[in-house]
Amino acid sequence: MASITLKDIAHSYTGESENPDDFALKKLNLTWRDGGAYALLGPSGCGKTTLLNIISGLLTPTRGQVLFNDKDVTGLPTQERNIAQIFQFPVIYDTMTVFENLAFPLKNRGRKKTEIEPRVIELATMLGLENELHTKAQHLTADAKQKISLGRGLIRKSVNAILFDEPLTVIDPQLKWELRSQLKFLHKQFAFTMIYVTHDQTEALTFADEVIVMYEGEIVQVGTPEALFERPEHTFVGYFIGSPGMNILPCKLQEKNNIQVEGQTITLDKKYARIDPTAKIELGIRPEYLDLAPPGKGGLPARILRVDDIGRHKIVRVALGSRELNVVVSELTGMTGDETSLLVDTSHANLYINDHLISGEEL
Ligand SMILES: Nc1ncnc2c1ncn2[C@@H]1O[C@H](COP(=O)(O)OP(=O)(O)OP(=O)(O)O)[C@@H](O)[C@H]1O
Repeated sequence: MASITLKDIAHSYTGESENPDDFALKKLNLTWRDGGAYALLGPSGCGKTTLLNIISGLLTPTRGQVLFNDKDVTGLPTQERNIAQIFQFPVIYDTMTVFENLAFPLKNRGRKKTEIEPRVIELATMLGLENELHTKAQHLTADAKQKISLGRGLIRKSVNAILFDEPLTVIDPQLKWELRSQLKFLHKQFAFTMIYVTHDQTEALTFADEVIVMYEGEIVQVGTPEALFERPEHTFVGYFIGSPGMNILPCKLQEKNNIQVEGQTITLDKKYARIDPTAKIELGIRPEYLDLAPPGKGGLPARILRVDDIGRHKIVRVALGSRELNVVVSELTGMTGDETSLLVDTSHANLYINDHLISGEEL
């Protein structure tokens, strides 16, 4: 296992350029701890696969260095980086049995039968493939084939890191949950350095100790699932994490801890230094930290546009002046008519300047 450091990494598919827009990856600096479980999360086209390919050696970055345990591997080909990769679709030998497929990476490196056999059985058992060991892969379902792929990636204990590129895409939704838990368990057992690429926030948040959120070729936040939820450092993170995402409302900072949203004043729990008046200022508040009360019971006058009952709670779409936002309310919250009062839990309000979180001073 190894720690992985990205030092001033940038990549343009058209080669060196003066134009920042040519870069699929902007300047990245990051260290992935030895034995850590990370998820790389972001929308399609944000640069996740490009970054993974730079780590694995399939791509040489236009700028910067990749270090494995302080050793510069930027110029090394994939075969010399000693990493395992698992892709979206199964990469296995159809004519081989499950046992032969799992054993292949070890056999290929000249490992003894006495070492191979117990390891294959151990891993097959963890993945629930123990009863299929002597079945040819071609007779198995797509799910089972992808399990073999995962097993092949996990079989060698000595790899520097295991890279997963959307590995559960072909897996049946029911099984996804089970496999994610198995991967987490395997990580705890073997302490591999794991990097898991996905655009699915549930997958990222359940798998990883730390999530790296990417947006337009940049890392916008590295944090625990809790930090991404409570303190999104960029409006994109607020919007992307959570279902529905964070409400982002343009506002004006009036004085210290008072802001004005759609002509109404909200008093925040923190005070903020003077802000450049030309800057874009926004309030970020999660739907879970808003509530509704009957009109006239304090709060901000708002209008109910729609109510979606999704079982354990309701998602209410309300209009605050010309802005629309989501509010998550309990199943028991009664609503009569269109008029309502919007209650803001200001202890969970975040303020953003030009999309970046600013920290206020406790009052
Ligand atoms: N081989 C290539 N040549 C030119 N441009 C590329 C190439 N591969 C990717 N790109 C561009 O680089 C940017 C980042 O792509 P990348 O595939 O890394 O994103 P991603 O986050 O992995 O997206 P997805 O989830 O859709 O795979 C995109 O604008 C993409 O069009």
